Amino acid sequence: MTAADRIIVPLDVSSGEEAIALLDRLPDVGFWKVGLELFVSTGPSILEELKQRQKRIFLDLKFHDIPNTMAGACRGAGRYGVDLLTVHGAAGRTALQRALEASREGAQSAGLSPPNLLAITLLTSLNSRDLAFDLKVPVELPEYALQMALLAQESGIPGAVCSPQEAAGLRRVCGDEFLLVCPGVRPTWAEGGDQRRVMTPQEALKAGASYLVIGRPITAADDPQGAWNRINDELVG
Ligand SMILES: O=C(O)c1cc(=O)[nH]c(=O)n1[C@@H]1O[C@H](COP(=O)(O)O)[C@@H](O)[C@H]1O
Repeated sequence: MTAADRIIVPLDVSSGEEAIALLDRLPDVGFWKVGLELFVSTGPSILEELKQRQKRIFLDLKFHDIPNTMAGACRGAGRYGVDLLTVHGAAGRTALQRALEASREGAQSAGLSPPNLLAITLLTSLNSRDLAFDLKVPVELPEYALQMALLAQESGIPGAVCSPQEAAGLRRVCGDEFLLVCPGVRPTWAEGGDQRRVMTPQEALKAGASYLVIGRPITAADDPQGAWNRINDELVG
């Protein structure tokens, strides 16, 4: 797999037209993420567009609900034929197990491969202070992220979303096969925005990330293709 194959770019726009404009501007991107903003606007039609272009798809709907509702949503999403699908680890063991089973049933009923489920450990927009003082979680942040990843792994879920800052620790404990998808990635020349736990693309891959999610440094750049090239050059160089 080349470095470019390990970068997922989010289509964080609010309409199908804007999404298609971005797809046209970045023809070399092979793996796209559809998140809440776009999916609420377009529904599954954007997934068909991506499939027609033979792109890989990360459907990032971050389900977080009771087990029965998680199962229903994952059964439906399993029928879309996407590569990756997110749920929140904090939904708990039963919800994660039911989500996994249902995503497989949904895929099977449509004659498709099931998505790889990923559990969100702790959003990269939160820092230790938020965890301790606002969420009142009385464990250190790296330990919390690790426990969420282990809960997912014990539930049969094949991967997690974590910040690159926790990637090395999770890789060590969860093993080589566990998928680690890392947002919160910022080249030295890009702005952090609302991300709190960041690393550069090189550092994130070195720490053990399987995939990097890099959005605004590319999509909000004056020249998105130039930013994509620069990130790839820095990764191979
Ligand atoms: O699940 C995600 O992809 C996700 C989890 C997380 O903890 N943090 C996070 O930023 N994301 C997503 O990753 C993308 C990051 O975008 P940029 O901050 O623009 O690079 C956004 O689409 C977020 O929704």
